[in-house]
Amino acid sequence: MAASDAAVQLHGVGVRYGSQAAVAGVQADFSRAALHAIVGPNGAGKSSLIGAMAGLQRHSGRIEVAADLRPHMGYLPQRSQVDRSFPITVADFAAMGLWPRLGALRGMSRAQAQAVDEVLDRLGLQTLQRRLIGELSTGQFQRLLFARLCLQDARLLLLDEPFAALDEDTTTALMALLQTWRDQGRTVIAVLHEQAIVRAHFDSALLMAGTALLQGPADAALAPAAWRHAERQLARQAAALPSPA
Ligand SMILES: Nc1ncnc2c1ncn2[C@@H]1O[C@H](COP(=O)(O)OP(=O)(O)OP(=O)(O)O)[C@@H](O)[C@H]1O
Repeated sequence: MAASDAAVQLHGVGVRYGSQAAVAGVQADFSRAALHAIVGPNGAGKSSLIGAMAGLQRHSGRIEVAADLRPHMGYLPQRSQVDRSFPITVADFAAMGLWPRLGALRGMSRAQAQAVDEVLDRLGLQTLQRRLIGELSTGQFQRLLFARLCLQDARLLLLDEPFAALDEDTTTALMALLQTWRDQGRTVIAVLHEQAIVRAHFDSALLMAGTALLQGPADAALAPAAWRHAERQLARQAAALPSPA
């Protein structure tokens, strides 16, 4: 892939936790204006890798993000990593997506307040604007995380398990949003466990098992033989680890 077509290129990327290598030697290319999935069995290093791409995880090797996209990256953490006890309303939480574009000491402009309204409306949260985030259901909170991302207006979106434990309606609504982002020329890289969704909607998938085993069409990365290979590879890596004292 020509460098100008790539949103992100990974060159020998590794992540360690203490003496344990969670990810090693990952080579991958993610093209622009496409939906890319990162898939693999539990413990394959998917979250570690996307955390490194988001700049939140120390890593070795090189992560090359296209210069024009670098200032416009958005990251959706796993829901379990977000503290929901903080006393902030739905509208204020969503508006946090605007922070990079709010002037110092200035509040939201009328247009920005309207943008918050519109996004909450689009994601079915309009009537919950004044609620505290701790009062939302799992699906409502995930919609809110997406509302914040929409307002951030990111051009490269890194999502860690965006559909985990969601009801079908919410998954369908959020998947439609991802497709809109792609149509707008945005690039999405998402860690996903939902194989049917990856097959139906994603342009490519990267199969992980401690390293990148295969990157290509979703059907290839999710083929039973490829998946079994990934599981065997992970089992071998686990067997090679020193047993705890
Ligand atoms: N903070 C941490 N400290 C120590 N080890 C960790 C930490 N986070 C992850 N690991 C280990 O790194 C390996 C990869 O974990 P990671 O969460 O990246 O995998 P994953 O593919 O996202 O897994 P899952 O699908 O189960 O969420 C696992 O062996 C895990 O136990």
